[in-house]
Amino acid sequence: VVGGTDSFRGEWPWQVSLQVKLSTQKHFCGGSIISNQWILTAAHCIDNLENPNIWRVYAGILKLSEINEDTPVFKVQEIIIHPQYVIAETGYDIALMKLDKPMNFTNLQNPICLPSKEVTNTMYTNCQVIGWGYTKEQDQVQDILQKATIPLISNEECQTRYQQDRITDKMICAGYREGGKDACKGDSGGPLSCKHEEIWYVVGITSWGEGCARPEQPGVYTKVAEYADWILEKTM
Ligand SMILES: COC(=O)Nc1ccc(-c2nc(CNC(=O)CCc3cc(Cl)ccc3N3C=NNN3)[nH]c2Cl)cc1
Repeated sequence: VVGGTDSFRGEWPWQVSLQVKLSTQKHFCGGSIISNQWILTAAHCIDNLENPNIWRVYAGILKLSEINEDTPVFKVQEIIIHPQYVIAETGYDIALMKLDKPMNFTNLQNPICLPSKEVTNTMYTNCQVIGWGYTKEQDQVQDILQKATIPLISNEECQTRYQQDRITDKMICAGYREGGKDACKGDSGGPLSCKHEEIWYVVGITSWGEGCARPEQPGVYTKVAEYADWILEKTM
């Protein structure tokens, strides 16, 4: 996250670090707890990494340095990628991971609500992008989970910023015209969390953008409300 600040422990209990264990293990993407056995993330996180056995899910952590051999970890039983996904820029950048066992909810790990299709985006006035990603385009993943408040922008404005791409109704954009705050490398798959009437909703999944926090280059997120039926169909 560019232009963000440190989160405090338990502030974002639905945020998870999705890690891949090959010869070494490292943070790959963010994700959101949406039930005791399902994680919501971006399909591009799984590109060429469809084998569930290489994934490790860490919940209830604030610092990546907390992770060691003794840290509780979840394995992944199943990965479901949206059938129409090709690349992030053309949409359907959404995937589900089923944990090998249901997690116990605690103050440090519990789910975020799925948005209803009814509540339109204009009602969200407090949206935060969250993640352990870079704080500038040439950087490294951060130890402490970062957060930044980012305003939603209309798809019409977003389309004017991305003439080479089609900003669809299943995408939602957020950013400042002057830039300065945005998601960045390592944040993808994580939630754009918006608070509405005291309840947090996963309104977006961090997906793509042209660079990080550049002026007039907003972040583009998967619009979760458009996939509510698909999520329920796959997870119920
Ligand atoms: C030691 O462990 C490690 O180093 N781990 C580690 C893990 C992952 C990555 C990594 N992840 C990605 C996937 N894309 C994103 O995360 C954000 C995309 C994005 C979304 C929005 Cl909304 C706005 C802007 C951008 N945007 C554009 N340009 N840059 N960002 N790329 C790379 Cl590289 C790098 C290192």
